[in-house]
Amino acid sequence: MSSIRPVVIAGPSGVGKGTLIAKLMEEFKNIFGFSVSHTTRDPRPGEEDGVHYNFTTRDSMEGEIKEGKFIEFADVHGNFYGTSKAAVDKVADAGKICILDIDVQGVRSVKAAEMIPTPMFIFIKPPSMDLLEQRLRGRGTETEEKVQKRLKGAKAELDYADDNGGANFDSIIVNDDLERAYEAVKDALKENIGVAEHMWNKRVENA
Ligand SMILES: Nc1ncnc2c1ncn2[C@@H]1O[C@H](COP(=O)(O)OP(=O)(O)OP(=O)(O)O)[C@@H](O)[C@H]1O
Ligand SMILES: Nc1nc2c(ncn2[C@@H]2O[C@H](COP(=O)(O)O)[C@@H](O)[C@H]2O)c(=O)[nH]1
Repeated sequence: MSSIRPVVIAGPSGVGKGTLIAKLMEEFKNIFGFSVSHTTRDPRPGEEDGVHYNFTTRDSMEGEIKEGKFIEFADVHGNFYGTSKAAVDKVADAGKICILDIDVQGVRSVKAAEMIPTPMFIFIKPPSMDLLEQRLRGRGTETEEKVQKRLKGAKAELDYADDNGGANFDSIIVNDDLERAYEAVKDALKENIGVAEHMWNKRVENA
């Protein structure tokens, strides 16, 4: 099992978390592994079961929650989302750094779960609410009702990031220019990446 700190990436819907994570996974294929969450929302075009999410039903997820299979779960914009223990173990067993893309309710639960090693918490902020709305609409995945729900949720997410002068997060990064924000994410993770690269090289040498 990997002893390198998992990475929790949070931020309002549409801010660009998935885009930044995809870049990390592409550049550091052997280093990072994505924790595939469960969700009760419908798949979007192009989303694959078991890759982007484990698509499930509320009944099934509630049953698995009762069985203690989840590290955290939350009702986010009217659907259930959750991180199973199995999803995190799968990445750790592959010797990779686990990346979780979760909302701030999930962040609170992960903090309360006192995971060992303690995750690194990164919050991605939009340059402005107007630009967040533009990105959310520009993605073209949500109905008007869902856009409104997600924008309303964004305020609570941003408030949590600002609480205690930002102390809930190891790093708060504004996703203005994508390449600049990506460099800032990599900089925040440079210690984790360095340790994981060293471990990966040792494994290759010993193979
Ligand atoms: N820096 C940026 N500048 C302009 N557009 C961006 C930037 N980063 C991401 N986007 C675009 O914004 C949209 C939302 O990005 P993305 O899907 O990665 O957000 P998200 O935070 O993962 O959302 P959700 O939480 O709903 O999954 C996408 O169309 C993406 O291409
Ligand atoms: N608490 C959790 N939140 C999660 C999880 N997986 C994703 N999310 C968050 O949900 C929203 C919406 O995602 P979308 O794919 O429907 O756009 C976003 O903020 C994600 O971070 C999870 O396992 N737990």
